[in-house]
Amino acid sequence: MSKLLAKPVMLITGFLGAGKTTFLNALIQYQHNQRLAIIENEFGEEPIDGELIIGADNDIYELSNGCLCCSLNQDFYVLLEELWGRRNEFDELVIETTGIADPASVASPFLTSQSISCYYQLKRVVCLIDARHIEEQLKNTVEARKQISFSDILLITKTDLIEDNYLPYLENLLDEINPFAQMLSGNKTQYPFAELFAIERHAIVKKRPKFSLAPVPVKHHQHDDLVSLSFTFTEPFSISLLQHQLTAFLIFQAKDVYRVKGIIYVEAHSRKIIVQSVNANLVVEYGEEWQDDELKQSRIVFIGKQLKPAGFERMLKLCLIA
Ligand SMILES: Nc1nc2c(ncn2[C@@H]2O[C@H](COP(=O)(O)OP(=O)(O)OP(=O)(O)O)[C@@H](O)[C@H]2O)c(=O)[nH]1
Repeated sequence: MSKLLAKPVMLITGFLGAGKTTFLNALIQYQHNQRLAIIENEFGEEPIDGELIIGADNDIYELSNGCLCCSLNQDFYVLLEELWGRRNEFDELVIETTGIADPASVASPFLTSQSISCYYQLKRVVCLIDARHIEEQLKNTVEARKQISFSDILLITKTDLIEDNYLPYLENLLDEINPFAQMLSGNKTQYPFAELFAIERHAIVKKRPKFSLAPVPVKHHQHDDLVSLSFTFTEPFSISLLQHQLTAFLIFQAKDVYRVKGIIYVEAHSRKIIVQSVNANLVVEYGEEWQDDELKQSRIVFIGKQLKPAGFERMLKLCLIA
């Protein structure tokens, strides 16, 4: 089949909390005349990110039964097949990987499987980089380095949180890890979309040394030391207690907790409350309105190293309104 008919694919990667979902929401606004099919992959069992995407016109498919890079499972292929059947309903496929995924493994089927690459063409792999936390993430994890090494575009984001003179230093640091990638920067109020869409993978791959053109093997690794704990509660939370507990908890245990995110049911509130943390910073925001026919419940996920569920459950229960 002609490549011209293949659906373009954009892969979005970046470490936990880098700003992938925020970027995706802005992308949906920017490409309002393009119909996107979105595959959301989440590490935790509780799908949360899909609900944080604003744009009911787009089709959002959640794969939350494991990180795609270690379990490129049947579901993914079935979904790709299903989407091909509905190819007239969308213009581009966007895949948001989990914050710990190795994008090389997720990209592998598009690059190495003759049948898949006939139907889908990987146009670009974009790695979101949290300007404020990336140095620490590079020191403490292997995932962040793998994501930067494989990507075609390194988009440094959250530039509103750093000093201007830190950006050139960061660009140098990233250039040493992946000298072939194109570097862009921005933040949630302004992403460089025009420049981003002008960059295509094949132009970058041409510049790379020959050996990197070899097929990328699928690596069956596990994120052994990383754990995702999910909790669901139907009782309402006291938001002030929860905020207090999470803040204290993050101050003392932030080293091992990479990410907290939750959609919280707070008594007497018509809207969902979204709590998020990246490193030790806790952010509490209003989400969408609860619908009349929707089950009001809270879902909260903690991702980190060697986390023990009992302590988390105890802490959360202290914040419920009985
Ligand atoms: N100040 C600032 N905050 C940002 C920016 N981009 C994202 N954030 C915040 O960073 C937090 C994490 O953003 P998300 O978009 O959820 O990050 P993510 O990469 O999708 O997170 P995971 O899916 O858990 O890996 C949220 O509180 C965002 O509001 C930015 O450019 N500037």
